[in-house]
Amino acid sequence: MDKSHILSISVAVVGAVCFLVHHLLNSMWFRSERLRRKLWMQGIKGPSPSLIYGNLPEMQKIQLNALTSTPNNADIVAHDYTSSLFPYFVQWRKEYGPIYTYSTGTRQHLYVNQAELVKEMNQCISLDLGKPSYITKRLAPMLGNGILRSNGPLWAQQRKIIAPEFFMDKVKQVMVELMVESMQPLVRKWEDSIEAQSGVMADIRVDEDLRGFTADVIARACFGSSYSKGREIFSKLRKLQTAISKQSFLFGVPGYGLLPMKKQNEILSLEREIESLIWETVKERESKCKEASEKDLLHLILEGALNDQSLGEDSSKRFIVDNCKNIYFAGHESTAVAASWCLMLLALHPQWQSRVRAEVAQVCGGSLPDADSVSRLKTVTMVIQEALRLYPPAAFVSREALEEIQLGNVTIPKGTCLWTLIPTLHRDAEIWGSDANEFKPERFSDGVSKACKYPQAYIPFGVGSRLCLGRNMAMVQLKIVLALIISKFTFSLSPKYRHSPAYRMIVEPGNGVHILIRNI
Ligand code: HEM
Repeated sequence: MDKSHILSISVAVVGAVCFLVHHLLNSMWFRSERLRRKLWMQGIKGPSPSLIYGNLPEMQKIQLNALTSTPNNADIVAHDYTSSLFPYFVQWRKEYGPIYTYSTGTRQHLYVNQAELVKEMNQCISLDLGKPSYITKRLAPMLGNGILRSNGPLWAQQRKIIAPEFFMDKVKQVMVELMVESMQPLVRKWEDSIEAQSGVMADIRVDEDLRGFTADVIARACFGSSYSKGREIFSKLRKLQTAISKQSFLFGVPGYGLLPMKKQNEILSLEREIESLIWETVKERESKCKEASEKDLLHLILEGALNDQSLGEDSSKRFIVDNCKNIYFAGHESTAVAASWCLMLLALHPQWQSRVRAEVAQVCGGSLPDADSVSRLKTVTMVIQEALRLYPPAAFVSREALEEIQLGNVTIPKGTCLWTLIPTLHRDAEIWGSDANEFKPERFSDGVSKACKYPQAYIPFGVGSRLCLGRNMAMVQLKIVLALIISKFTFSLSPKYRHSPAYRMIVEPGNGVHILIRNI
C-alpha cells in the first residue's frame, strides 16, 4: 500500500471518528443545550448540568443522601413520599420554584408544578403534546403501540374507539355486578382467616388479595366467557411487567438501568406467548362477534376496531392485542394499590370507618351494592378522593413536546419532556390550605371544585386529553371494595405495618399493608 493510500484511509478514519463524536455531542449535549437556552431565556432556571450525563450524577447523590428514616405511625399521613422517593425534585423545587429545567444528558426536562401551568396542560388538546417516547420505548414489549404509548393520530383513533366502553353508564350497566361477584372470594378468605387465626381477629396483608380482585375484574370485563384464558394471559402479563419494571424509567440515558441479555430474552419470549394467546382468543371470537348477545370489553373493542374502516385487517388485530395488554396494565395494578392505600388510611381513622359503615347500611339496606346504590355512596367517595389526594398511585403526569408548543406564557421547545409531580400538587398548602397534610375527607363534601383553591391541581387521574380512561371504572371498583369490606369488618393497622412507599412504576406500599381485622 503506498503512502497516499494510507493517508487517504487515515483521513477517512479521522473523518468518521469526528463525525461520530460530533453526532454524539450533538445528541448528548448540544441538543439539550439548545433546549436549555430557550427555557433559560424565558427565565426558567435549574441546576447546571455536567457534560454527558447532565444532572444525573447530582440526582443520584441527592437520592443517596436522602434520609431513609421511616416515619412512625403518628407521622404517616403527614409524610409526603416525594421527599424520600424523589428528593432531587423536592430540593430543586426549593431552590428554583415550581417550574424549573434539568437534564438527564440526552434529554432536557421541564418540571411543572405550578397550578396555572397545569391548568394550561389540562386545556391543551394539541396532539403535539404526547407521551415521552424515551420512556414508553422501554415499555414497548408490554404495551405494543396501544393507547398508553401511542401519540398523534394513532392515539386519537384508539381513544375514540375505546373511550365509550368506559363511560359511566357502561361501567354501571356492565361491570358493577361482576365487581361485586369478584369481591366474594376475598371476603370469604378474610372471614376464614379470622376463623383460623383465633376466631376473633386476623392479621392480614391486603395487597395481593386486592390485586387478585382487580385482575379478576379486568379479566372478566375484558374476556367474559373466555375468562380462564384471560387469567392465563394476565398472569403472563404480570411476569412481563415484573421483568420490565427492573429497568430505571426516570433516567433517559443509554446504559442507565438496562437489563442483562437473559432478562431481555425472557421478555421477548413472554411477549410472543402473550401475543399468540390473545390472537387465539380473538380468532375464536371474530366469528361470533356479530351475532353474540354477550358483550364483554374485548368484544366491544373488537367490534369497534372491525367497524373502523380506516384500520386494515392486520392493524385491527394489532389494535386489539395491544390494547388488551394496555387495559390490563393500566387498570389492575393502580386500582389495587389505591385500594391498599384507602385501607391503610381507614385503619388509621376508625371514625371514618364508622361513617362509611353507617352510610353503606343506610344506602344499601343490608343488600349488596348495585348500580344505583353505588352512585349514592357519598362518604365513600369522599374517603377515596382524599386517599387519592394523599397517596396518588401514579406519581407523575409526563409529556413530551413533539413540536414546539405554547403553554400559557411558556414556549416549550420541541423535544422537552414535562413532568408534573402529582403528590406535590396534592399537598401544596397554597392550594389545599394549612391542613394539606392531614386526612380530612370532609374537604370533598361539596366536590373537588370546593375542596381547594385550584381544582385543576387535583389530578390523581392525570390531565387534559390523556386523562385516565378508566377513572369511572376505578372509582366504582374502589367504592365496591370499601363498601363490602367495611360492612363486614372493622380494622386497625397491624404492628407489622412499616410505612415505606416505594416507586415501582406506580407508588405502592413497599412492604404491603398489614391490618388487624375483626368481624363486625
Ligand atoms: C385508581 C386507579 C387508577 C389511577 C390512579 C389511574 C391513573 C391514571 C393516570 C395518572 C393516567 C395518565 C394520565 C395522563 O397522562 O394525564 C392514566 C391513564 C390511563 N388509564 Fe388509568 N388509572 C386508574 C385506573 C384505570 C383503570 C381501571 C383503567 C382501565 C381499565 C385505566 C385505563 C387507563 C388508560 C387506557 C389510560 C391512558 C389514556 C390515554 O393515554 O389516552 N386506568 N391513568
